[in-house]
Amino acid sequence: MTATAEAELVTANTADSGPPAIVSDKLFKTYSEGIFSRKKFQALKGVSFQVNQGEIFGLLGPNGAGKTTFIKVLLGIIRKSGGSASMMGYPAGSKNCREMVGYLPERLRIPPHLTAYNALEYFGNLSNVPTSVVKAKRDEYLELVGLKGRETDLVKKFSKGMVQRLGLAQALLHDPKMVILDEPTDGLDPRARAEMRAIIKNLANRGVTIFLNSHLLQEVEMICNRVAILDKGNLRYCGPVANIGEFLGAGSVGADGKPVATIKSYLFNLIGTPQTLQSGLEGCEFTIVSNVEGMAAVKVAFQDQSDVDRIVDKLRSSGVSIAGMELQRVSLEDAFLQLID
Ligand SMILES: Nc1ncnc2c1ncn2[C@@H]1O[C@H](COP(=O)(O)OP(=O)(O)OP(=O)(O)O)[C@@H](O)[C@H]1O
Repeated sequence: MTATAEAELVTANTADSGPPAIVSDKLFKTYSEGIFSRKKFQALKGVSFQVNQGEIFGLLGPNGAGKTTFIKVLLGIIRKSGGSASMMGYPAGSKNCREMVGYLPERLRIPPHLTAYNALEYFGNLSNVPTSVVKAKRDEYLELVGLKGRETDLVKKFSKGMVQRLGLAQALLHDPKMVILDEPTDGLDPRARAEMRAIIKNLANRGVTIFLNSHLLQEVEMICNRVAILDKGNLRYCGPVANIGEFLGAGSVGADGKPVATIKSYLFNLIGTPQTLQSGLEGCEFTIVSNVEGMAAVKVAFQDQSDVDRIVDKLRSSGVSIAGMELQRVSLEDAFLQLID
């Protein structure tokens, strides 16, 4: 874990909102495979971070990073190999803990011949929620997920987005304090994704902690307060989305000891001929965004202020006019690509 990620664990606020929603402390998971389980694979390598109640928290990582493994350990579907994990103050996987948490798995299959009402009863029964409770809660949650008026329609008539929202309603039947959503917007069109985002925000406004596992970085950037980035079982970052640029700029060292490069950039609006521009930008790491009739928009990477001064001097001495320059915020996607191997 990086120094910043560690600091995050210590400083996370837990004082006024009860126990943290999730605490993962040096969590390890080793899978055993092959004859006599001799082949070992470490999917989680001492992952430590904390999620506070009331947050919309995103878990990110490339394929094989260990995200699903992490969620399975939390839910008690598989056993950890070391360290500890808890949710809402209870050991991960315990009965108390499961009662506090709702789960929407990736691509939940809902029998198509059921109505929305029947589907909620079906899933309620599977997770020991009494039918009387399902009946008392179903209208409230169908309304929350935008399915009011579709209660007795067959699931086979639902769009993918509606099925996903019904899946979310089933995760809420027992009034959980936190929901774990595994790729909730995967495969949905932009409109359905926006609807799902609005529902998630609404749920968070009602005080439900949201733990979101998603590949869609822009989605995560739009709704999450904080994120954790996993890569090959290591935590590479934990903190606010907005601070990730600062983190990268601080000359941070990744979990493997490798320095994490700075990726700050300025967007320059430059006036010049192809020759002056070429000479002015020589030696810089840059991307031409547009170049129309002598006016070029160019994104130029820099490490520190002395770099910026040097770039400006070089442009000016090459005869290029600087019509404007704007500091670019590091997108979560840029940061993500820098942080993973
Ligand atoms: N039952 C298992 N036995 C052995 N190895 C496993 C098992 N389950 C997962 N793994 C391995 O553990 C690593 C982490 O897998 P995991 O499914 O947790 O990653 P992920 O971040 O959820 O990936 P994705 O985004 O592709 O779903 C992968 O290399 C995977 O092959």
